[in-house]
Amino acid sequence: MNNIIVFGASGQLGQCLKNIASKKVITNIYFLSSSEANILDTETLKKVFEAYNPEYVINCAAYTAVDKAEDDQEMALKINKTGVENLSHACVEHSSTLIHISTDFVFKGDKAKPLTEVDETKPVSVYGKTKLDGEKVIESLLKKIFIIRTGWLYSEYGNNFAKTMLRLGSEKDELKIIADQVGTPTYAIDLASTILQIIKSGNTAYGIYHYSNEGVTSWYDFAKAIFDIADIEIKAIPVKTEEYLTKATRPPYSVLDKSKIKKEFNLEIPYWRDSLITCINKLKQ
Ligand SMILES: NC(=O)C1=CN([C@@H]2O[C@H](COP(=O)(O)OP(=O)(O)OC[C@H]3O[C@@H](n4cnc5c(N)ncnc54)[C@H](OP(=O)(O)O)[C@@H]3O)[C@@H](O)[C@H]2O)C=CC1
Ligand SMILES: Cc1cn([C@H]2C[C@H](O)[C@@H](COP(=O)(O)OP(=O)(O)O[C@H]3O[C@@H](C)C(=O)[C@@H](O)[C@H]3O)O2)c(=O)[nH]c1=O
Repeated sequence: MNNIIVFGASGQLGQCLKNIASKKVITNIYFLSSSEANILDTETLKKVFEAYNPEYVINCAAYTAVDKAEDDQEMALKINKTGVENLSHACVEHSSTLIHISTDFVFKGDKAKPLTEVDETKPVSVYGKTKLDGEKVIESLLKKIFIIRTGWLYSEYGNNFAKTMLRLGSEKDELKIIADQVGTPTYAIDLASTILQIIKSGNTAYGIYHYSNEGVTSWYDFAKAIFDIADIEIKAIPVKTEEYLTKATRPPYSVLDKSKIKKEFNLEIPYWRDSLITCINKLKQ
C-alpha cells in the first residue's frame, strides 16, 4: 500500500490514530505535528507531499477551541478554511485521497431527529461556520474525499469533556452541567479505527459521512456516566443552557444519523457507554 500522512498528529485524534496504527502494525503511515507541517505553510506542504507522495491524507489539524473562536474568528477561519484549502490543492497535485474530519456543530440543531448527510447545515458558532467553510472548499476542489462529521470526541488523549469531568470531579463538591443539549459522545479511538478501516477497504464511495458512537445522551447524562464509571462522588446538577453561560452557542440537538457509513463500510459501532467504560479503564491503568 502507498503512503498515508496525518496532519495535526499531536492532537487528540492524531494520537488515537497513532495508537491504532501501531496496534494494527501499519508501517506506511507518517504522523506530522503542527511544528513539522503547518497547514498554513504552503512551501512546507509542497515539500511534505513531494517527500511522501501520499495515497491518503488524513487531516486532523483544526482550530477546535469553540468558545475562543468567537473572539478569534480570523485564526479559526485561517486554520479551518485556508489551511484545508492548502491541503486540498496539494492533494489535487498528487492525486491523493483526502480524509477530513468535520463536526456536528455545522448544524443548527433545532430539530430533534438524527441528522443525515443531506440535512441542511446552519452553524450557530464561529467554529461551526469555519468548519463548514472547510467542507465546502474541499468539495469545490477535490473529488477523492471522505468528509467525516463527528461529535463530542473524547479519549485518553488531549483535552476533552470526559477528562475535564474527571478532573473537576476530583476537585469540586458539585458541578452544574447542561442537560438540554443532546448528542452522542464519540470515543476518538473508535473513530480512528474506522478511518483506518475506510482506507483498508479501498472503497471509493467518496462523500460526506456521519460517525459517532451509538446512542443518544445529554452533556449532563454523559457527565453522570463518567462519574458513575470512575466511582467519583459529586453532586451533579442538571441545568438549562441559559443557566451555564458560554461565549459560543452550541446546537441543542446534534445526534448524527450513521446509517450511511454503517452500510457503506459494513461497520458495527459500539454504544457510547461501552466505549466510555473502555476509555475510563485505560485512564485508570
Ligand atoms: N474534539 C471534538 O470534540 C471534536 C472534534 N472534531 C474535529 O475532529 C478533528 C480532530 O479534533 P481533535 O483531535 O479533538 O482536536 P485537537 O484540538 O486535539 O487537535 C487539533 C490539532 O490540530 C493542530 N493544528 C492547529 N493548527 C494547525 C496548523 N496550522 N497546522 C497543522 N496543525 C495544526 C493542533 O496543533 P497544536 O497542538 O500544535 O496546537 C492540534 O494538534 C478536528 O477537525 C475537529 O474539528 C469534530 C467533532 C468533535
Ligand atoms: C465544563 C462544563 C461544560 N459544560 C457544557 C458546556 C458545553 O455546552 C458542553 C461541552 O463543553 P466543552 O467545552 O467541554 O465541549 P465543546 O468544546 O463544546 O465540545 C465540542 O467541541 C467541538 C470541537 C466539536 O466539534 C463538538 O462536537 C463538541 O465536541 O458542556 C457544562 O454544562 N458544565 C461544565 O462544567
